[in-house]
Amino acid sequence: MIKVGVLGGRGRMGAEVVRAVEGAADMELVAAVDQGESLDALQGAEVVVDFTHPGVVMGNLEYLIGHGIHAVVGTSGFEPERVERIRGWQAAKPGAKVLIAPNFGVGAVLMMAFARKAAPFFESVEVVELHHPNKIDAPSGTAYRTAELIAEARREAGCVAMPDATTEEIDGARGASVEDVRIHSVRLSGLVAHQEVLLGGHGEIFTLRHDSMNRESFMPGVLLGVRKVADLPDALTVGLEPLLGL
Ligand SMILES: NC(=O)C1=CN([C@@H]2O[C@H](COP(=O)(O)OP(=O)(O)OC[C@H]3O[C@@H](n4cnc5c(N)ncnc54)[C@H](OP(=O)(O)O)[C@@H]3O)[C@@H](O)[C@H]2O)C=CC1
Ligand SMILES: O=C(O)C1=N[C@H](C(=O)O)C[C@H](O)C1
Repeated sequence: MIKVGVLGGRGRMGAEVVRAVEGAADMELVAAVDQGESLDALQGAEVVVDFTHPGVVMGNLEYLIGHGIHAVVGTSGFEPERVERIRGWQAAKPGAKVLIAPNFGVGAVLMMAFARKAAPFFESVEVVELHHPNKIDAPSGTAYRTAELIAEARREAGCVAMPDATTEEIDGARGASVEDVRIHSVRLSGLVAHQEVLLGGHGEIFTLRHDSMNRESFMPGVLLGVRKVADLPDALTVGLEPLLGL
């Protein structure tokens, strides 16, 4: 039995994780901790799943690494500087493995992989992410990661800058830019989590689209992470890709 703790257990995702862990034959839920509650309740856990808030997740990780507890992290907000800080904590106190997945949906991971593969073949690539209006951050962690992967692929392939003659009449009209890849964030009642990657070339458009219809859709990926995190070869893994053999 894997002893599992959940951080953010009363949240939209955390509550779903609690249900999934309770339903897994090889896992035991030892603690679910929410805002204002002590992290010490997690000390009996071998693996802790974090779906909290970009503003608190780094403090949570520092605690878990300090106590040798493996972490499976779905919380968004992991720009490169944060990743480096986590590596520093792990170097100072080796033992705890950390898996950070911007998206635990298998289809979303495949969308990112296909976007990376396709990006060098098109002149223009832009990302449109669409979410429920209670989402507290923009752009989504998935869109940020997708843009990083697109930029990396285009850099490696020696692509030239994307064509764009536009002057913004209103700030933000062209969306946000991550390494020159544009991200547009839609917040709309009725949505859960969705993303399109638009790739444009000479007389053709290639569109990749992924839709999470509910939060249960993330659970196979989360449970896979819980089962595998302790045996991952690296102290820190970003993305579910290696766990899916991608
Ligand atoms: N990787 C993935 O596949 C997915 C990632 N996410 C990400 O997960 C995160 C959470 O999303 P969601 O569940 O919708 O958000 P919610 O706001 O519904 O849940 C967050 C929960 O964390 C709690 N919380 C806040 N601070 C702390 C703290 N210091 N310690 C413990 N718990 C705390 C909140 O409590 P309170 O309400 O009292 O503040 C709340 O219960 C976001 O960053 C989102 O982008 C979401 C879906 C999928
Ligand atoms: O807040 C959400 O809902 C989601 N957050 C993650 C993100 O920021 O990419 C994953 C998914 O898009 C749902």
